[in-house]
Amino acid sequence: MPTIKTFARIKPCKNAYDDFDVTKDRVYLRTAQNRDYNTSPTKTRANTGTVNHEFKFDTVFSSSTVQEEVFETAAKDIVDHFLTGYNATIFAYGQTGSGKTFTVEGSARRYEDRGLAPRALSMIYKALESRQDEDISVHISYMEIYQEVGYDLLNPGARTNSLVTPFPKVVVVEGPKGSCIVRNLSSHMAANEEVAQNLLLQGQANRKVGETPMNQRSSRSHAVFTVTLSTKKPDSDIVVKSKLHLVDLAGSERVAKTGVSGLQLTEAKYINLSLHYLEGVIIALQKEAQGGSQGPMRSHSSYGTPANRNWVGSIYSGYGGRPSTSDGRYSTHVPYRNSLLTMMLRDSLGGNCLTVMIATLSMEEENLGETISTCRFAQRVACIANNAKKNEEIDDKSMIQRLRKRIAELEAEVANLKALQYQSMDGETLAAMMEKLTDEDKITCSRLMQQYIVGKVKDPVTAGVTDPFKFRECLRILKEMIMKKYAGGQNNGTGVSLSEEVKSRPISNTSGISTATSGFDETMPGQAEKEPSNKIRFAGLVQSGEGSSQIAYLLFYCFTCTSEVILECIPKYLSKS
Ligand SMILES: Nc1ncnc2c1ncn2[C@@H]1O[C@H](COP(=O)(O)OP(=O)(O)OP(=O)(O)O)[C@@H](O)[C@H]1O
Repeated sequence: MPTIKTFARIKPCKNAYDDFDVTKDRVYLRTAQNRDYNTSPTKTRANTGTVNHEFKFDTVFSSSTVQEEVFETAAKDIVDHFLTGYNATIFAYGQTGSGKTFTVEGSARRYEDRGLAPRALSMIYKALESRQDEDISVHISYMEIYQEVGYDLLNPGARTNSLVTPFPKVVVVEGPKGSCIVRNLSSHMAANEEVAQNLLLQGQANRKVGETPMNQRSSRSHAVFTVTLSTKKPDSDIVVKSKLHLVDLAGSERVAKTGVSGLQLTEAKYINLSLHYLEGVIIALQKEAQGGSQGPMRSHSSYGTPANRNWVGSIYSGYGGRPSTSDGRYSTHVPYRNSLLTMMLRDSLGGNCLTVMIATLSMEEENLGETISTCRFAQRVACIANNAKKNEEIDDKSMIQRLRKRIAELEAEVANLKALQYQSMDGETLAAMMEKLTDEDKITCSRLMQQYIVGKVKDPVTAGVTDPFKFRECLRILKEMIMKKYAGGQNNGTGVSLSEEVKSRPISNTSGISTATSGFDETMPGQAEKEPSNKIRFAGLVQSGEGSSQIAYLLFYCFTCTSEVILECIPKYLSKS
């Protein structure tokens, strides 16, 4: 099973710490033992030696790596998977000011500085251009978590606590099979790249930022930009759905070091608390990945060096987390519900998703504590397995439509076959079988024919007249309707009963009708030899609008020979007369 991929990105800085190295996939840091980098990096307790830290990543981006390379290496593959139906998440994690927003969103200063989100959108729409034949929809949503409350960044009114327009806050609840359901978050259809990029910019503009001692434009919230894709190939009942989250987490901040107060302090506390909960989830998932709670796992202090190792870091030490119970065992419970952020990322961490983490690192000496802790966090994340599956769903609507069509085709085929079979029966057998029609059947036929004549039912066969006896009953009803309309009832006005008259007329009397204009001269199955001329005559009669007795005669004649052509002709005739 693939694990979460981790990448490290080193932020360019003027005064970099001089005792670190990076290779293609490793970060090496040498620090003084017992030095407390977390609170006061310049204060050294009794310095008894050096600690060598080694952290492994899928790729380490040096400070000179450009945005394009970061995208190509860390994001392209995952966006490709998203385009084929896999959920994907890219999240940036690191201390405040280390370059998370720069990596995810980019900088507006230069076009080449655009970040992963706008680049991912360009790639998505470019790829979709070559899939014009598919039924495709792209939706965008953008959510912010500020002080543990969810806001819709594409619905900026949501943050104002106005009583006039009280926008509901975004809520995340647990969905089936470990998924999460987000409520009150608007989802915007983005038919083209321009719309999508504008939504991204609009959301970015609405995000909570503020100046802090560490960053002039510090994101004071976590932001989750989501692209949802739904595709369906022509003539397929399968809908493929996937979502891509691009997450710019707010940065951790050592408040004791930065000395912030007031709102900044409150914000920092919320940020640190939610990152702490995120870490709790990562620890639980890492433990799960390593085989569950089989006993206390090794734990060593952040900077302690095991006697038998030269380097610390998870590639050798395995796990550096905390025991969660008094006996030192780890709970198998994954505490997603502790915070909105962990609820939101629930299926991105250890769920049905391909996930990439980008750890942003600051190599200034005063930030070493945070840098090491970010690297350590990344090592844990790297152990988490994701269980990504292609998200395919059956589109019920399209399947029902297709099956209905097929049923109608098959029913018509059965009706034709039955008609062929009954044509060979003698009159008595047929009459006996006709009696099998129930009163309910007859009422149904009558209702159907009424609707058929006024155009409410387009095709009697697909509406249920598949049985040859019902078919004949329908013809009988139609005949009655014509006779009523034309002859004012049972009589054609001459005193002679119409049915008597037509019965006495020979079929050959209806000659002289043009076949060229009939449009109905194709041969009906089973009637090829017997009665092609009757169909032509009938169609011709409809066209020429000849007298009632002729029509009635034909109907009467057709009463014994089932034909869809006749059913097609009668409404035309009725609408003409
Ligand atoms: N790789 C980089 N190349 C050039 N400039 C960078 C790079 N990384 C970060 N910066 C610059 O450093 C500053 C801080 O970066 P950014 O705002 O992205 O940090 P952050 O981690 O998102 O911080 P916070 O958590 O406070 O929001 C910005 O001015 C940004 O343009």
